[in-house]
Amino acid sequence: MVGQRRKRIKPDKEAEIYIRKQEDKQGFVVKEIPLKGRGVVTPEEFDNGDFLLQYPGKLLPESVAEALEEDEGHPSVFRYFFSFKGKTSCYDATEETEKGPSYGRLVNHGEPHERNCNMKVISVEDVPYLCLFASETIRVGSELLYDYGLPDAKLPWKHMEQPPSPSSSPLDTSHQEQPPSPSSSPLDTSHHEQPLSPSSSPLDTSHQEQPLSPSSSPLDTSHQEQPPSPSSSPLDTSHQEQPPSPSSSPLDTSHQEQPPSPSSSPLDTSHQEQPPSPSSSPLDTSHQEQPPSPSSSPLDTSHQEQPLSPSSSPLDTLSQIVPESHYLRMPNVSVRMSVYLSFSYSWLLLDYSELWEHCHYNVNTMLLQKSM
Ligand SMILES: C[S@@+](CC[C@H](N)C(=O)[O-])C[C@H]1O[C@@H](n2cnc3c(N)ncnc32)[C@H](O)[C@@H]1O
Repeated sequence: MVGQRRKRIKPDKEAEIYIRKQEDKQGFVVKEIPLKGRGVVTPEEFDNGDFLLQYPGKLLPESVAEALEEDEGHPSVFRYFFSFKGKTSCYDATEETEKGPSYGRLVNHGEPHERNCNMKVISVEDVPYLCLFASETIRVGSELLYDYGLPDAKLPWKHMEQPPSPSSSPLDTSHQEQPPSPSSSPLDTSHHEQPLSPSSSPLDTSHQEQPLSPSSSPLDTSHQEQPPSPSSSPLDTSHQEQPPSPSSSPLDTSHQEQPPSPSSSPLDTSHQEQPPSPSSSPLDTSHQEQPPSPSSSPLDTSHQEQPLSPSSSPLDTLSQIVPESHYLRMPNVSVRMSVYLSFSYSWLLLDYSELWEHCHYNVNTMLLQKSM
């Protein structure tokens, strides 16, 4: 386990043990670090000078490593150049290997004030190996950071425009919700171009395109074209204010010809959806000829425009038999009767009986006068 032997074994010796085993120390944690991709976090406290991890990869002569970078057209931060016995060589950890040490290649670069470890060459059987050692006391949960030894011009992320970094602690596990970047190429700057915050991904535009509620579809303009009038109410009979004009075309739609239903509301569009009734055919004008219905409003005087048939009212008979002075009173009586008819049948009966009595009286009087 990490640190179990560190009090008994010198750091260089401990490093050699792990180099020979080609294993990582147990317990280190790989985490996604905002704006950096993966990073390595310590599971326990380390003292200054403690061995931490081996930097893995293929040992290449400087010339070979430079040729590779020339071919690729750019330097790789996964290639670490070093001098050993006056000779420059390179560990190339560009390829991620399944076996052997691997945490060392995931340790990020730190600014001078951030660094807590450094790279040292450990010679085992005269072969150079690279290992990370603590350069200060490292607390539990700290991200390991060291100097890549490259000028800023060769650090790719330094040339990227980065959004303001949210303050993050290595123990902040919010970044664990982000999947590790699939590519860990040093020049793969996808994690820079696509910040880890889900809400800030350039491809995530969900905060800009809201669902339209069924009622807010851009294509659904019904609510815009026909906004409910502020005065709208179930009693709003505005559609009654526009009766079919006398000159209405026979092609007028049925809902214009149909009288408004008592239950109609401004929002009730059933009259639009209902097929025309047989009596509402554009050619059927019977509704214009029909007498007012019994339920017509008492104030509806349209029935007055239609002549009464001779037998339709006793007034006609009266007008023929009563004297002129009495006849002149008839229109008043007629109006009264019309109103009474609308309001109450009982009133009508009373009025009729009164009228007939009056009529009887006048006829008798006339007969008496004639006989005298
Ligand atoms: C050796 S790798 C380190 C592991 C890497 N973070 C990963 O997820 O694979 C070097 C790469 O890590 C990123 N990186 C390392 N240090 C960084 C830092 N201080 N700031 C931003 N990115 C960093 C860069 O993308 C760089 O190309």
